[in-house]
Amino acid sequence: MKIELKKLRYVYPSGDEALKGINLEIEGTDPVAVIGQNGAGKTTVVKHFNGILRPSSGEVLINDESIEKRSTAQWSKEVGYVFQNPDDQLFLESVRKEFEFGPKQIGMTQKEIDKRVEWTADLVGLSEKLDLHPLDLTLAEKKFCTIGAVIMMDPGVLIFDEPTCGQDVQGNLRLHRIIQTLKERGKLCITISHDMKFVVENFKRIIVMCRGEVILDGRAEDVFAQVETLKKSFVAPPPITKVAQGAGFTKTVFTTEAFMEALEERMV
Ligand SMILES: Nc1ncnc2c1ncn2[C@@H]1O[C@H](COP(=O)(O)OP(=O)(O)OP(=O)(O)O)[C@@H](O)[C@H]1O
Repeated sequence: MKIELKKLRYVYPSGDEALKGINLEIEGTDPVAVIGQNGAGKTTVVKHFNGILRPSSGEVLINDESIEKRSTAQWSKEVGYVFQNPDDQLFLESVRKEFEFGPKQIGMTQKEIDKRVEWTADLVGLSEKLDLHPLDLTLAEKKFCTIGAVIMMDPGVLIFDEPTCGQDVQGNLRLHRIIQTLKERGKLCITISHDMKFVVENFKRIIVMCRGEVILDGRAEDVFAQVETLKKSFVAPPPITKVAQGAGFTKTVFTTEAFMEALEERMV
């Protein structure tokens, strides 16, 4: 699937100009991260990918079709958005009902729904909690419930808004597995995150936003090498990258192994 933004501008009813003319193209299945300081416009931009927000000016195209041509409910079959705050998304009495709601709306058969519930619950780690009320889940489990509800719809694009918030190491590992599994199944995952370690471990392409604009867009190695530009957006690279940069390494490293290799190269 292809998402294209052309001179996208968005002004909230309050008068805040959150997006200032963004041009962007995202295609393929390589997971993409969107990063940047609080208020940079990350959530506002991704909410345009399935029409939750509509441009004040400019264009959003999904597979070359204008976003304006369909309702958000219709686009949700193609592009699923997982809300930053699970309480904005969850409204039913059980995890199972949350999983079944969207597919029922789009006419999926009960047989297909049952098969997908089993697979999805296993992927997001909620197989034993399907009959619990979402209010009885921990914050991390609620996040996985919202992710599962969107996976159930089987969209081509999945957008995760801050999925790492409230997760421990195990939660981040599960998110890693979810993103990899979805990629293997031909899906495109676009993820907003403030956790730079998670970002470099999971995403090849990184889009950096600052005050309503995209200021960097490229491979993780290239983006994190732009130290001065990153400072403008208050994005700090992962600690190991910072140490290597502080030591004057020319190569951008993200892992202990890469750090040791760069160190050895320097000592030769
Ligand atoms: N509902 C709203 N009404 C008015 N202004 C808003 C609204 N939502 C966001 N904004 C403003 O739009 C700008 C971009 O906000 P947005 O939530 O998209 O940023 P963000 O990068 O996702 O931030 P965060 O990392 O804190 O979630 C900010 O200045 C914010 O205050």
